[in-house]
Amino acid sequence: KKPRGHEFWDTQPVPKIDDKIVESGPIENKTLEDVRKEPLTLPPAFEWIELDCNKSDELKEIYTLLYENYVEDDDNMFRFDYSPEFLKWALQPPGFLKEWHIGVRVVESKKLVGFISGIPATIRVEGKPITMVEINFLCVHKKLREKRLAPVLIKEVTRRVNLRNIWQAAYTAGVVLPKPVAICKYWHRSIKQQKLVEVGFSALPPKMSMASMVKLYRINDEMKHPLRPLTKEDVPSFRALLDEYLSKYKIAPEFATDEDVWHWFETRKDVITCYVKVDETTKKVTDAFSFYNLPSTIIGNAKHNTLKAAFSFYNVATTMSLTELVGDALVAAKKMDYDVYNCLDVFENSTFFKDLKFAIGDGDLQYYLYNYSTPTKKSSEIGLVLL
Ligand SMILES: CCCCCCCCCCCCCC(=O)CSCCNC(=O)CCNC(=O)[C@H](O)C(C)(C)COP(=O)(O)OP(=O)(O)OC[C@H]1O[C@@H](n2cnc3c(N)ncnc32)[C@H](O)[C@@H]1OP(=O)(O)O
Ligand SMILES: CN(C)Cc1n[nH]c2ccc(-c3ccc(F)cc3OCCn3ccnc3)cc12
Repeated sequence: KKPRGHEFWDTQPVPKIDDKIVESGPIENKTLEDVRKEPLTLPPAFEWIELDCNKSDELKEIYTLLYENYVEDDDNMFRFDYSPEFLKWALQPPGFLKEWHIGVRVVESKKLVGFISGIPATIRVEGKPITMVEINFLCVHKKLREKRLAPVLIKEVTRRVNLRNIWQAAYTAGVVLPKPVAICKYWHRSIKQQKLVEVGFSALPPKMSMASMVKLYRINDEMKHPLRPLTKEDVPSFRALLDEYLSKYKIAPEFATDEDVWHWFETRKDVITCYVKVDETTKKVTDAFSFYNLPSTIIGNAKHNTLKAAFSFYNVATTMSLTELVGDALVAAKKMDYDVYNCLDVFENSTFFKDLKFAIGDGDLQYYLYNYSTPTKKSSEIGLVLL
């Protein structure tokens, strides 16, 4: 059978699919002299553009391209619907560069037909902090698929990142490419069971009535623990708690400053929710849950247009079990009218799936590192969540 060649990826500093990796480190070492000074060449009908997320019309252009053309599930029933406010949050962390918010426009119509983004991040790999970029929101308009535009977008963002003397990246994808550093599963916890059945997200088991299925997934109205939204005063102790907790994972971010932590965890309506428990005496954060709001368009359903999904972000439990902490996150999600709570099997998440009645999803999420080889990790060794 034809060996599955990767015309583009086989030219990149990433391990080959069947490489056995024993040690960790960069795959190639280049210097600024090696980096191409001018942008990659696009087909004549197209031009490069930098999107400015501070301009609502340009932010809206990114939103619309993704709303119509971004990731769908394998059965094309749902498509992610990242909101403009969410994209601004995701694309403008401390230290972001507008030059890494790269679009492709049609010269004639000025229509945005392609996008790719990078944001700065310090990622610890087996304890070693590495300055990287996180690559996300790669998208080519449906009408321009399979014309090799993606490799051009990837090479261009690589070039611009290299010009800033950064040589590694982290990214995730639902597709298998050379070469996953980890392959993770996603799990779902029903909140609005009836709606999930109506939209075909979940199925009513044979011989079970809707009433008993709704009862099975019932969630309390009150939390078990006194958790409340993170405040600015909580940030120093929350950062210490987070960095301590994340340092035990083989791949995890390092939140270098209080500003970073406040950006990523300040509660933003309809974007990100973070609740903490603070010790009365020490005034320090001891436990925290967080989840982000990522709805999906329900493609072609008569009764419902949107699936309201909460995605587990970073959770730390020290005075309670992770199961009780996430149990309270489900209470918060229910109160905020979510339909479903989604979770990867990263961190120690697989310890609560059964007790909290999660059901396994139908696909994988692959984690990747660019220009950095390291032995394959188990999901439970991953302490990184990309949006
Ligand atoms: C040091 C800094 C380094 C920074 C850069 C680091 C690397 C960052 C890498 C990016 C990380 C993004 C992470 C991220 O955003 C999260 S993953 C979500 C990606 N976006 C979507 O799935 C949206 C819907 N799909 C599309 O828009 C298109 O199908 C895309 C644009 C995905 C591919 O457009 P297309 O019209 O369908 O295809 P061609 O243009 O003809 O190109 C075909 C080539 O593209 C390879 N391909 C397909 N999907 C890919 C994917 N998700 N990552 C990487 N490569 C992907 C494919 O294997 C093939 O290469 P090969 O022939 O070698 O196999
Ligand atoms: C991570 N970030 C890069 C977005 C992204 N890209 N590709 C993906 C493939 C799966 C998941 C995912 C991650 C966690 C989860 F609980 C469910 C998921 O997808 C369900 C299937 N689906 C896809 C679209 N609508 C529904 C995210 C992504």
